[in-house]
Amino acid sequence: MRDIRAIAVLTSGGDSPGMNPAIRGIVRSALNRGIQVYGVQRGFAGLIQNDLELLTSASVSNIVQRGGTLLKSARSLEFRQAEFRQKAAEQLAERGIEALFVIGGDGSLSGAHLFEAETGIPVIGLPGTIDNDIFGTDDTIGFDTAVNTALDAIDKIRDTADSHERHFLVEVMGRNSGFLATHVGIAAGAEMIIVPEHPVDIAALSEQLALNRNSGQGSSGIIVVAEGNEAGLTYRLAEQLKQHGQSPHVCILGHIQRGGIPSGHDRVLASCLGAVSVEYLLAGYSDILVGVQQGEVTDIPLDNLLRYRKGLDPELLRIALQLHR
Ligand SMILES: Nc1ncnc2c1ncn2[C@@H]1O[C@H](COP(=O)(O)OP(=O)(O)OP(=O)(O)O)[C@@H](O)[C@H]1O
Ligand SMILES: O=P(O)(O)OC[C@H]1O[C@](O)(CO)[C@@H](O)[C@@H]1O
Ligand SMILES: [Mg+2]
Repeated sequence: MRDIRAIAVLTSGGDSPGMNPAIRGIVRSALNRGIQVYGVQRGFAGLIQNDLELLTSASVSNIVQRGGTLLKSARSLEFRQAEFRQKAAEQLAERGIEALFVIGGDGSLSGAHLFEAETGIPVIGLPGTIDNDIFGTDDTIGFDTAVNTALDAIDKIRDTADSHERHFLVEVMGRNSGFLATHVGIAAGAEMIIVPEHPVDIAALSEQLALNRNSGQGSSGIIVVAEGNEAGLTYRLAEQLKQHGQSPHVCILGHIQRGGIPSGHDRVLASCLGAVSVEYLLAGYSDILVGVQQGEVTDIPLDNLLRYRKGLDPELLRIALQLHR
């Protein structure tokens, strides 16, 4: 067993519902073992600015049900530079902090890996992102809530789409991966799902919409579009469809997908990963992501994130395609 007296925890990248129960899981699991816990404000930015404070059990009371993150989150350009990572490490050492817990997405966890590689300070990562795009874990904290938030909105859009016999392009988040779009699309019964992993054939899409209108299945429809890496992609798609005689409406769900009360699933996931991640550290592990594979909590080397990209499940896409009509 490793002897650890103090750790620090931060949240980084886009916030995700469930980051709070994850913080709580780490804090309570560590305090119960006599380990001090420092909370870092605003992710890596606060780490560089030395903006840390000791957390108590009471600091994490009444947060298990709250969206967002108690510790605030940020994207830090400075942390991409080795000199600032070194500065952050020296500040941690001055406080006697012996390990860093990072709750964030693929970018944050890549940064965490570099931090340990360069400074020798042990790092444990937890998957906190609505995107579910982290290689090595089937699930991420916040994904389930985001899927349900998007569904809540789409179910409402469908009412008006149906009343006015319209097609809607509904843009969901997910950066350049289509996990959120695929899950939302299947659960919303979308007529089509457009993901960055597969190029869109505008002519075929337009034909499909026309077919929908004439098939007697109803003249409305929902097409779920993953935002991709380009701003305004969905509006451009709508313009292209107009040139093919279609007139879809666009609805961008945006940041409502990142907010809100974490689902029961995300609270359990976050609490378990938070608690167990401390046990991994004490057992001698570091430079790992504590994630989930086939329903089991497991550890994955963080350097995998730099080498591999998580792919969409082709089986899920195949099923989604079958259910379009
Ligand atoms: N290659 C890297 N080297 C060092 N730091 C990095 C690297 N990639 C990302 N980071 C740090 O992590 C922060 C968050 O990364 P990013 O913006 O990719 O979000 P994320 O953690 O993937 O979360 P999400 O995609 O859910 O919003 C960056 O602002 C930067 O400080
Ligand atoms: O709020 P920001 O910083 O614009 O980030 C938006 C991005 O963050 C994510 O929501 C993930 O947190 C992506 O899906 C999205 O592209
Ligand atoms: Mg990311």
